[in-house]
Amino acid sequence: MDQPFFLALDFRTADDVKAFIEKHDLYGVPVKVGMELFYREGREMIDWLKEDNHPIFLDLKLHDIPTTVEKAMYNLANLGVDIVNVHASGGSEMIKAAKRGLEAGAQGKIPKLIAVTVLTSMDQSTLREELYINQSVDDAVKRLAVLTKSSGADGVVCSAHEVPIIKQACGNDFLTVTPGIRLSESNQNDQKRVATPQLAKQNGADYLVIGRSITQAENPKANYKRVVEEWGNA
Ligand SMILES: O=C(O)c1cc(=O)[nH]c(=O)n1[C@@H]1O[C@H](COP(=O)(O)O)[C@@H](O)[C@H]1O
Repeated sequence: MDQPFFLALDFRTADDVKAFIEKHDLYGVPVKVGMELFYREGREMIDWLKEDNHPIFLDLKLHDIPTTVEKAMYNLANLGVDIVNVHASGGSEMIKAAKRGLEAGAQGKIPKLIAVTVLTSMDQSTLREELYINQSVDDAVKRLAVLTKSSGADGVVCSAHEVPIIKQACGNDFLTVTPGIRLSESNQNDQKRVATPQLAKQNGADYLVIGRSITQAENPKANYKRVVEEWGNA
């Protein structure tokens, strides 16, 4: 993969995506396809992105009983994407079932499996006041990362801030994929635990996920280049 950034294609339709990629000449860049796009465009969208050589993180964040997740992953495994995810809070049996489904369903390369720890749109008060979790965000993320690793997955989704404690607890080879990335002047939107590409790199993140700082920018290509530069210079 040329650049370790997944561009979040949070667009409504395949036509919107095609127009954006074409207009800003972003052919072949690694992309993340999420629920909005996949629920509408499904497999055809993935096939089209693969034909154009985009590495793909399919972000559907599965969270259900183990059997359902195993069977869903079986069906996703043959799409030929590079990474898929679940919510770590689904527990070890669910994560193991996801992995079994992927291994059984893949034709060729098995997609990497990562688990979302604590969404980057949450902060300490969300955990304490809404979810009644009395741990710090760092401790909750670390606990879920250790659970994910012991359940056999390849890595986690976390904010850039927690990467050092995850690497310390789970080892350097355990992947950290970090959304909530913002260029310094970008709007934070609904994200709470944000970081610049530079900080993510300094903290040891393996991959960034970045959407609106590029897709909603006045000049998306210029911002994409800035992310590349910040990462390269960090
Ligand atoms: O799994 C994800 O990709 C994810 C996990 C998380 O904790 N936070 C998070 O923002 N994401 C996704 O990452 C992308 C972030 O987009 P922007 O906030 O526009 O950069 C969105 O598509 C989210 O669905």
